[in-house]
Amino acid sequence: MSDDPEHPLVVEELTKDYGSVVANDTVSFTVNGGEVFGFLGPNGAGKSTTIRMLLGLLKPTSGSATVLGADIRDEAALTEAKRRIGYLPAHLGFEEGVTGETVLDYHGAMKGEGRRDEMLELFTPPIERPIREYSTGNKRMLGLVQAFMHDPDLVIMDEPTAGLDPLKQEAFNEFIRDERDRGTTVFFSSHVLSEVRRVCDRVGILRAGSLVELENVEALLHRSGKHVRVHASDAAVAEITALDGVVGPERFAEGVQFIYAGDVNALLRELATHDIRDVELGEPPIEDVFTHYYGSREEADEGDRSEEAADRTTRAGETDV
Ligand SMILES: Nc1ncnc2c1ncn2[C@@H]1O[C@H](COP(=O)(O)OP(=O)(O)OP(=O)(O)O)[C@@H](O)[C@H]1O
Repeated sequence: MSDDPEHPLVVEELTKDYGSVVANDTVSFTVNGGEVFGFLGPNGAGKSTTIRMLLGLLKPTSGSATVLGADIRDEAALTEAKRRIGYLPAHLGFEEGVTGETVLDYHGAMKGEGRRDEMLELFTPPIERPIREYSTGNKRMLGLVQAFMHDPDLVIMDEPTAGLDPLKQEAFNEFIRDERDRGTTVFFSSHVLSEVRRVCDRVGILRAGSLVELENVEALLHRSGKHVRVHASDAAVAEITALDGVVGPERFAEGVQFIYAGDVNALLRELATHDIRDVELGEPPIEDVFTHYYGSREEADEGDRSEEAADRTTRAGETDV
């Protein structure tokens, strides 16, 4: 397939099993040109597996994908396409003994470094120091500079803000919005919906290896109900929480809070029949939106345990693209 600027990333029924674990199960989606796409899922959902297949670091069991028109199973085409791709892996395997500057020189010589100074002003790793002295955040910033400095058309990042402090996270968000304005296509994974919400045009949600949702973030939040906090008597609380659409009520000293997934008019009518001391209506906490798609917290914890196992396996060569 030739390069189609309208669809820089096309994933078709991508499947990967590691023996007993099906890490990706017929995952399909398309990222449009100039779009910022968030790939969400809890630990162990299979996000890194998809990303590593897209970069040719893992072979799919079945299915395929194209990045900038290159079939990921075609090594030569993929190598050529990677010159115009930026990649930030989750596990930054920089060589410990060299300085950040050397890392950037090496990647610059291979792929270009037209935006190196601009990137170093925004993200500020101590490039004169050896990598072994870097904090996690410093490594992440060096990785961001490296991923963008050759001015790629498509950028693929695995948990790009992990380890960044809140100020740098905000700088990242602003930077990604500017990149979209410049026409760069950005695809990144995260398990933090609030972060993705601020910058992404669309999200795909992965759960246990399958894509369970693909839509725009506002629609996702809209469908996830409202967070309601009511100050009222015990008797009123009992009646209010019996309403259809009340999910996960939690008592506090003066009332109750819950997620309301029903018709807002029905809630307002019910509230009007009681002596309410105070009421707050707002967006649901991100975690609740997620729980809706991921199921119980126990299941999410299960994912964590699988991830620990995955971490013990070798991921050599990931930064070397
Ligand atoms: N090399 C491997 N061998 C066996 N199982 C693996 C391997 N790599 C990953 N897995 C398993 O595949 C599943 C998906 O893992 P993956 O790392 O892709 O998830 P993830 O969504 O990126 O998680 P996280 O957000 O924690 O990085 C997990 O159950 C994991 O344990």
